[in-house]
Amino acid sequence: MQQPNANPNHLPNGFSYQAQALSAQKSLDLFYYLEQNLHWQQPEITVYGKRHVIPRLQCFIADENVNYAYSGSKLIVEPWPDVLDAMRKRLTAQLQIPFNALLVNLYRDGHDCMGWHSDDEPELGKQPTIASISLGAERVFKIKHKHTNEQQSIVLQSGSCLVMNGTSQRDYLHSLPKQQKLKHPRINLTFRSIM
Ligand SMILES: O=C(O)CCC(=O)C(=O)O
Ligand SMILES: [Fe+2]
Repeated sequence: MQQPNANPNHLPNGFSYQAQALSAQKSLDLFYYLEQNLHWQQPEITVYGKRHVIPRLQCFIADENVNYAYSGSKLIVEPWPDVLDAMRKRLTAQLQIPFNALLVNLYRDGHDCMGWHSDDEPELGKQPTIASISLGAERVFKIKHKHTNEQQSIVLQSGSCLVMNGTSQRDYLHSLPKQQKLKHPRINLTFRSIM
């Protein structure tokens, strides 16, 4: 069983966590709305020369002028649903970041996951700010320093907002490990600003 070991108020540089950015009811309503209404895709990736579908579903939403190369894994680009456009505007006002794209992940249960990575594509700029909203099942989120390999984990609650900015992508990897016993789904929204 995975346990959190980090105090969410004392995360590494560039990570900040707000537990209740959205109310429990709003988070649940939004979860069901998005689960039903987004056009979910399961793109393929190549790992060691073999094609695999990714272990989760995705939807990529962006402004029309965004450079679509970013959705590299051949995701179809969708327009903003009103409810997500409203959320984008609130986050843009709060964080002073012109968010123009949103990657949505649906983890159907604890078998779905995301491996270690940094969101450090050149299109995101040098010190990107990413706002990550969680809806539905709680999941463990791991952070690992690229040089010391020191790891921390926190539990991302439904309705929470994790902001990654500054040197977080340069210095750390993050991942969402499998939690084999978990039966419930989770949706994660990562708002991004693509140059
Ligand atoms: O699901 C999460 O909390 C992480 C998502 C993530 O790291 C990403 O979309 O780049
Ligand atoms: Fe990420």
